[in-house]
Amino acid sequence: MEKSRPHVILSGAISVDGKIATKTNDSKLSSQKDIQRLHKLRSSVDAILIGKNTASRDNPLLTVRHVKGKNPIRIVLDSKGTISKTSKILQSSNKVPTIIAISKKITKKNLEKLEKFPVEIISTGNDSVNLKLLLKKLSKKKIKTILVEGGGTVNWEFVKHNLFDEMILTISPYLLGGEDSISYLRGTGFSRISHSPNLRLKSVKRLKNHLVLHYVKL
Ligand SMILES: NC(=O)C1=CN([C@@H]2O[C@H](COP(=O)(O)OP(=O)(O)OC[C@H]3O[C@@H](n4cnc5c(N)ncnc54)[C@H](OP(=O)(O)O)[C@@H]3O)[C@@H](O)[C@H]2O)C=CC1
Ligand SMILES: Nc1nc(O)c(N)c(N[C@@H]2O[C@H](COP(=O)(O)O)[C@@H](O)[C@H]2O)n1
Repeated sequence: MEKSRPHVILSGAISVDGKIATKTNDSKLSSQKDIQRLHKLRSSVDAILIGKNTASRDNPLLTVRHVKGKNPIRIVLDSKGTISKTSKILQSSNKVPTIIAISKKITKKNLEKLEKFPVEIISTGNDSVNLKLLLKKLSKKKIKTILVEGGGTVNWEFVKHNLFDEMILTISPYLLGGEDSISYLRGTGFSRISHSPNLRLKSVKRLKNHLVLHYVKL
């Protein structure tokens, strides 16, 4: 029987105080060794998923470059289709398979912009992208594993809706502080510790001063 959703792995790098970026959007926390580990992980999954703020602030490529391996499909959650036409993701969409997940909120102009690129457009939800429905549709497309690479809003939605199976988190040796820096999980947060998913620590890998924690959700 087909699984109703793909296997979801949350991935990211945090400072020791749990931040994924400074208020001025400095987010490069991983070391070179850790980036190599990430690229190996990328090459083992079917798709990578990010939110539209990460797409605009980081302007990432989301490819496998630091090790040999295949590029996964790239998925951007972008309800209103605001991703820039000059973004690396759209500009490289003729080389790397790309899905833009939109909702009914998209404007005609933005839809027409997206349709000029060789991307697949999947629409779910009235306001934000409906994650459960999107995952179901991705499952039907034989996408079996997804690496969620942030940012904080997207990470929270996957945790809140219990839509993940594993988490691989690098703790990098920095202290960023500040109310306006970006936390690994944004959103409203849980009101009680008992509402948190239970995690089993599967492994800890030390990369000099960086720690890679691998958790499995119980
Ligand atoms: N250190 C690290 O490992 C990483 C750091 N980062 C950093 O994170 C920051 C960005 O995080 P953040 O601002 O929280 O934004 P996100 O990248 O999480 O994007 C959030 C946006 O995605 C869109 N979206 C559409 N549907 C959904 C849905 N169902 N659930 C959640 N989001 C949805 C929404 O915009 P709309 O309504 O318009 O569709 C939403 O505002 C950047 O500074 C980046 O550098 C990012 C990744 C990794
Ligand atoms: N694991 C991890 N460590 C960091 O320090 C990071 N900043 C990120 N960011 C994620 O990787 C994307 C950049 O990918 P490319 O190098 O452009 O391929 C970025 O957008 C985040 O999703 N991850």
